[in-house]
Amino acid sequence: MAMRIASMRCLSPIFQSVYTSRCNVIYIKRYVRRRRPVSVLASNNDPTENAEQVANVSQFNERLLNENFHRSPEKARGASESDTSVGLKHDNNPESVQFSRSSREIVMNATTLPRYGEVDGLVYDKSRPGDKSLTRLVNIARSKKLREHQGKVILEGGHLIRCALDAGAVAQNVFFSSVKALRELPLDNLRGASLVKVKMEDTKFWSDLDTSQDVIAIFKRPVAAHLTFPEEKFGRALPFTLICDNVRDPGNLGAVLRSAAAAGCHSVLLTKGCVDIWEPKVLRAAMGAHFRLPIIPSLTWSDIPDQLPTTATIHVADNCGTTTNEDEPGVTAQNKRKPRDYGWIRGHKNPMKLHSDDDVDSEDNEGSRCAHTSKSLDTLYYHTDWVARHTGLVIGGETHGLSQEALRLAERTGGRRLLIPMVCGVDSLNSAMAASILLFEGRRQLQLQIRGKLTEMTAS
Ligand SMILES: C[S@@+](CC[C@H](N)C(=O)[O-])C[C@H]1O[C@@H](n2cnc3c(N)ncnc32)[C@H](O)[C@@H]1O
Repeated sequence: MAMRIASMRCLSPIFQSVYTSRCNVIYIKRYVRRRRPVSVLASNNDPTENAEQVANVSQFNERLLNENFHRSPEKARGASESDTSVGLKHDNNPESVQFSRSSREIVMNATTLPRYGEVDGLVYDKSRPGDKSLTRLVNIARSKKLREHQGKVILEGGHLIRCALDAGAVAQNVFFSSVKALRELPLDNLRGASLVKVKMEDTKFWSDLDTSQDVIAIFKRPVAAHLTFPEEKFGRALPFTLICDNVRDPGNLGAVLRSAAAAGCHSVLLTKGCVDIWEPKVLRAAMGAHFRLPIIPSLTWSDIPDQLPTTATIHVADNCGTTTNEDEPGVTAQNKRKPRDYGWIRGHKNPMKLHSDDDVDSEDNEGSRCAHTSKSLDTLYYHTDWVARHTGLVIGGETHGLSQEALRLAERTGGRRLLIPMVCGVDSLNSAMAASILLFEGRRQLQLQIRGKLTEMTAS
């Protein structure tokens, strides 16, 4: 590599590149002439370094280089050549020696510097506390805009990072505070990553967690289609897909994903309005769910049917604004307070009214009809049978509840409104709570169905 540079400042990134690409020997030649452009000639037989790696390297080399340049100012002033030349030599590249014709030569054997370490054949860098370049990198990965545009996500903690690596996600930079923490990761999956050992106090600074993690990593933004979720490890997924309709709160979305993974769902689909699944709070609340089942974000309502089998039935979780009281002693389904007692009810952007004659408490069909716009959907208590061959369940967002598109999709696929009855005066449950109740009820029903089929098969 050869280049011409205008100032000494520009040398530092070059040395950082050399450092990141693990050159063993660095030759520096200096011919200084003041107020003149400086040229640099560099040779590097490993062109793998990239901007991220460069940014990731500590400023140690830069400091060392500057110190060496300023050690002998008189000599520097007296130098007669018009250029500065730098030769960067890898051990196996004798050709680069040609660049070392100089009045002054500094040879640094990088492997002898105390800022390198090695674990099972992996070389890592040691950072100085408060290293700005590392902090900057972490901040970049934390910004939503850069997460999306540069395709990076940040994962904190050995458990989450291990889950990500096992699923096939690609780590780019790993910062760890102890060699033990690094060893606990699947090292074979880290061969392409830049590894930096940091001081414990630095991880506290980078992490928003109360208890700081001993390892933090920047990953290429994972895509569900490129991850693996082996059946041997996680068990066979149920034919059950959760659809999040504008769930905007990161804590709620994380909890919903965690429940979907725990209930053994096949997948989770998210509409465009949902919060970014790689937001740190979502990751934290989801406890590794991102790497246990496919999560497909940013879908429009017209994309959603393509992500489901054609036979799928989509139900909607709907508080319907109803208020029933199951807990009152002696209260039967027939004499509970009826939704109509509360007049117009909420639950959608558009108000709707329950049909009065076959309301939710009617025993013979255990369902009611909630009218919305011109069409209607049956409403079922969540504990009645509602699972199908492949079941989809839509959970509404915190502010607006279910969208009209969700209701239309349920109608088209023969779905229902599923209601978790609540005591008088309570409008709705938190979306993550409602999702959990319905997911585990769905799981129970699906397992019963599967067991029933198995018994039938063994009997015949
Ligand atoms: C906090 S609620 C939405 C409240 C919203 N302000 C409204 O009026 O619809 C979020 C979502 O959780 C689900 N949910 C909440 N309570 C429920 C219940 N009792 N039965 C069924 N689903 C419920 C629904 O999908 C709802 O859209």
